[in-house]
Amino acid sequence: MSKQEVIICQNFTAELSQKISAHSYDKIFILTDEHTCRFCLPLLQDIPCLKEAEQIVIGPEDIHKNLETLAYVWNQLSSRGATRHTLLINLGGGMVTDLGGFAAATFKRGIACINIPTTLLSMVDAAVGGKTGINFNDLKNEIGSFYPADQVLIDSEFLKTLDPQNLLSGYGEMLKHGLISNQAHWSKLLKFDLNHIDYSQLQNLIGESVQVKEDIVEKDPYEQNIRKALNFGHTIGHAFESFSLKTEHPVLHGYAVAWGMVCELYLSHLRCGFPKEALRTTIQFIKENYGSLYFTCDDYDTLYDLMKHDKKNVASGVINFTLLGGIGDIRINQTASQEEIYELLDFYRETMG
Ligand SMILES: NC(=O)c1ccc[n+]([C@@H]2O[C@H](COP(=O)([O-])OP(=O)(O)OC[C@H]3O[C@@H](n4cnc5c(N)ncnc54)[C@H](O)[C@@H]3O)[C@@H](O)[C@H]2O)c1
Ligand SMILES: O=C(O)C(=O)C[C@@H](O)[C@H](O)[C@H](O)COP(=O)(O)O
Ligand SMILES: [Zn+2]
Repeated sequence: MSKQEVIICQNFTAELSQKISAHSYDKIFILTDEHTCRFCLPLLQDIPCLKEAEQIVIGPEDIHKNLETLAYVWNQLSSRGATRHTLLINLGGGMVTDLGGFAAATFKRGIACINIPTTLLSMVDAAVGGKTGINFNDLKNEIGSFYPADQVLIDSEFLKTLDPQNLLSGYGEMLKHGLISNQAHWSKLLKFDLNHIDYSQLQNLIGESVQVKEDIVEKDPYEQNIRKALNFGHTIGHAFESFSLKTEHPVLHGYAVAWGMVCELYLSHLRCGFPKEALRTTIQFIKENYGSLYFTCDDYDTLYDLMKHDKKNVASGVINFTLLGGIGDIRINQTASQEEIYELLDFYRETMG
């Protein structure tokens, strides 16, 4: 996989202009969703090389991360003269960078692409590392590719219009990076004041968080081994998210991951000796900040069926987990029986309910 350049911007306009001019392209398309078109595109208006750029606007959020929207983007590119030498700029959260990244990967077998993440989640996670894709058959990221954007430009200025729920959602992935990295980073995350955001402190934390991901992706870009650490919390988290996508109350990805981490940390405690005190502190932090997902024991079979589609699974019907023996002590390729998984769901409901 080609190396990706991640830039924590000091001067966004100058840095973006410079990166665009380093590409040789015939046309530029900017992909946004309806919200990033309104809130984020104005921050690009003074960039001369974007004056002639074509815009593609799609519906917001995960209900639009689907085949229909992807086909719309392909169609727009095709009918408005994009070639293999066209540059696509994805301006948005993880929904836009995942879908736009996959459009870039597949249009004429691959065109150049720049990600400008505008949510906390996409800055620390989705825009970086090359996983692109769409949801399909009610399953998260069922269709996709590894196709890193050429550049990712991160500027926390975009976060000033983001709502608190989406900020917390991104913080869920940052908590994951804390748990899989080291005690020092983890402690900073627990201390950060989420109710009164200090944006310059946040920018530093974003830099540290994205570095955790970059270091892992560099070692294992195609998720053959250690990259599975980045999927901590997702075996159960994705099941929670897919489950909720089918209801009238879809939950944000980072919330689902936070709740998934509660279950998977408990399994880590049982299986790998993850310390009780760190388990307690983490669950308390998640409960206080994220509340809880409501489900009953009648939903266990549905959730378990969803887990059978996790991409880490090797043998059919055997659910693969990434667990932790302690903060930063990563144990990949752990499995649990159906009975054990139902016990985790019992634990979740008793502790979080
Ligand atoms: N590829 C990966 O490695 C990876 C990693 C983590 C998550 N993801 C995926 O990312 C998606 C979630 O991404 P997300 O949390 O960024 O959600 P999102 O892209 O749906 O954005 C959340 C909401 O915020 C709006 N928004 C975005 N930027 C804004 C801004 N600056 N100001 C105001 N509103 C703004 C969006 O329009 C949307 O309504 C999920 O599909 C998840 O599966 C992918
Ligand atoms: O980059 C990775 O690798 C991750 O697993 C990051 C996750 O936070 C992200 O949600 C990813 O999209 C999950 O991928 P999937 O392969 O489980 O669909
Ligand atoms: Zn995730």
